[in-house]
Amino acid sequence: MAAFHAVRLPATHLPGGISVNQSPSNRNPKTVIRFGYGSSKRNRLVSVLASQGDGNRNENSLSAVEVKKILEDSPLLPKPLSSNQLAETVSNGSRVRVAYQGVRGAYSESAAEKAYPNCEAVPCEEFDTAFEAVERWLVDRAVLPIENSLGGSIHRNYDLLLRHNLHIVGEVKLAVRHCLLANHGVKLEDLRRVLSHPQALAQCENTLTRLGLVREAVDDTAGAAKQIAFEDLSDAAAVASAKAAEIYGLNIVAEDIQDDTDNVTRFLMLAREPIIPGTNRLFKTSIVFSLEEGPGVLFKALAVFALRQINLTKIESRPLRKNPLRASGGLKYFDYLFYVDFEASMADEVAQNALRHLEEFATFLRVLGSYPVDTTML
Ligand SMILES: O=C(O)C(=O)Cc1ccccc1
Repeated sequence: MAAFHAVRLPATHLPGGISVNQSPSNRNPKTVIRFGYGSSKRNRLVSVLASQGDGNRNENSLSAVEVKKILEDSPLLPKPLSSNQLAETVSNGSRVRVAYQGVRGAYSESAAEKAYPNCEAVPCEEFDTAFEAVERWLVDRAVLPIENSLGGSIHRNYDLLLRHNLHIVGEVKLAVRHCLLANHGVKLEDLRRVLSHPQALAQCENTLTRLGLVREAVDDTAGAAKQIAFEDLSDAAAVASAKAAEIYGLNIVAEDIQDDTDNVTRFLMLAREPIIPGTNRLFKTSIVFSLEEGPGVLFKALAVFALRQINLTKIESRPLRKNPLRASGGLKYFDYLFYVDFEASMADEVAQNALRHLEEFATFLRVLGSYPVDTTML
């Protein structure tokens, strides 16, 4: 990734995040450049109107070409990595680089910073891109939201775990506090629709229904905030973090809009190599396996843990994507993968014996990782 340098603008311009709305807003046929303060003066915006269309240029106005140049050069909002850019990024070798899906202000970015304080969080357009960035040594880790206390498991991310050969080396739990963000001057009664990640929309079901807002799912919460700001929308809001409000210069119309105050999302940290599991602290092991069809087979599989007093913290069944349907005796059966998390380290003999036992009758078994439990109290 190219080294980022501060954009030097004429003295009349102020430091801070830059967001540029290139398409004339429906309220004002001009290009609006917003300077969101990076400082504590959150949400204070200085808008510089660049003349467009009427041809008049004042001392602050910028031509469309200059606006495009600012947009292309603005390093304060690093553009998410796309898969074809992967070949161009190189690690600067100093800080842990952690790839996440989304843009600056996404909860995944906050999870990366909680797991690896002072890391270099690298935004990626797709989850697959984040995984590939790790596999191709462009970053050191990837962070992946895997489940939420309200919305349950993020199923497609379980499938991702199997599609890539990365190892789970840690977990982090993040208290997610959703805000309703809109452009300054937009009131609650002006809103008709709301944009956000499907998980965020699901976690705020009651509030959004009470407000009568039409849901529009996008790739990530911060991306929704960025879209609201860049398109200068006056009828739409985003469900995103307070951090996203600051980055994109949006107003927080409502705070803590999730249906349950205890809204926690669990993220996994992924690496090219597994960590060496220890027994010096509470560990968790995540596995995935498949079984032959038959009465009591799943009971047998779970018994290998129960008989050894190993506590399971999660079991998730997913269709076996390769051959989900199996014909047998004129009937068709769904074949399943089972994802199980249990509270033991692979350094523990009891865990090793349990997996050796499971291996005797599982048709497929893979250890996704054995890693420390995040015991932070939220
Ligand atoms: O979209 C984001 O900000 C993410 O990081 C994914 C997500 C969405 C909702 C809750 C937690 C994580």
